[in-house]
Amino acid sequence: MASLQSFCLVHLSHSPSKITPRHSTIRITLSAVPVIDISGLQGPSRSSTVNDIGKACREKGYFQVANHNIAPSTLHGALDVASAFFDVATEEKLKLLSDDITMPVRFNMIRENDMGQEKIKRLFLKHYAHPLKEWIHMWPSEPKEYRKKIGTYSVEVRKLALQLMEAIMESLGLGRGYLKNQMHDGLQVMALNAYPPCKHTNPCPLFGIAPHSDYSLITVLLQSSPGLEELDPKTKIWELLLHSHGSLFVHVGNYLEVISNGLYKSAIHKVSANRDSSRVSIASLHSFSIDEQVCVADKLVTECTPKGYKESSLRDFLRFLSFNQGLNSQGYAYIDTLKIK
Ligand SMILES: O=C(O)CCC(=O)C(=O)O
Ligand SMILES: [Fe+2]
Repeated sequence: MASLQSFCLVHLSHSPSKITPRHSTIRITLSAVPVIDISGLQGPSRSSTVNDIGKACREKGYFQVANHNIAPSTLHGALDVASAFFDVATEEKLKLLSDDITMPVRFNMIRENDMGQEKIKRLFLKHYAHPLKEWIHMWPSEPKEYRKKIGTYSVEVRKLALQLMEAIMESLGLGRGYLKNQMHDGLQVMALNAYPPCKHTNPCPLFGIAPHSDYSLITVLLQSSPGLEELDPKTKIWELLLHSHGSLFVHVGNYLEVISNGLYKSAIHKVSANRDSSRVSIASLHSFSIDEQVCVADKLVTECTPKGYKESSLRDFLRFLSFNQGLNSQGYAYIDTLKIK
């Protein structure tokens, strides 16, 4: 694991700080985000559940998961301890402060100039989570329950991600075992975010995260309150993902877009801070290992659908990120640089 460790943590997700034309905001709607009852994956209705997952990935790039079997106490425990982490004394958090994207555990704060005053718009903590025993001892020791609660949640959410990836591969007609070993040996990064309240407007677009897609195969997201918005690829309308008790959201990430030859598009999402209260979220990003090349599935390349993406690994992405601030000099996000024109 030494080589991994030396590379370590980049949040496999954030990038664009600038809004490109395809991100143009029209308005926010609360329209229905697909909800998939994944209990259907066990038993006779598997194929219709797989179809539903495929449809959501194709038409939206995001969906909500119901009946995921992760206990409410595990979800609440993770969100509570995440909030508690952001509440611990600043000196304690600053022990983990780093701008170095290769650190296995790092805390940081993103600031924004707000009418001449510097304000914190987001705090985050990112760390590797799989295999747990290799990383957990580096995680914050305060609050005391942090390792136990985030550890329990990481293991559970990874099980869910593996289950979803099998179904997704099946939905692409590649078979549920396709790239299973790569997924089992893959990386999991937990990204915990806290957004202080924003006193201007509700929602407050200045404070949060700018539109971006995730550098993962899939991301599973847990939020303490609403704030996450997804761009509907067809209508170009932002959809606010309403928070319902225990709900988890799934995003198609850049590497799944590549494997699927663009059949499934990366979810473009953003966050606006709330006016009155802080918001906390936990994104679990699932990828292959750092040097694993991800390429378009041969079966999805046909005369009518030629290969649309170059192959690349997470290490290639890290290289891109070390030279570019999310977008390159032509304003392209990493996924755009992989497209074969
Ligand atoms: O806070 C959220 O809901 C989203 C966070 C996010 O997009 C990310 O960590 O990549
Ligand atoms: Fe994200």
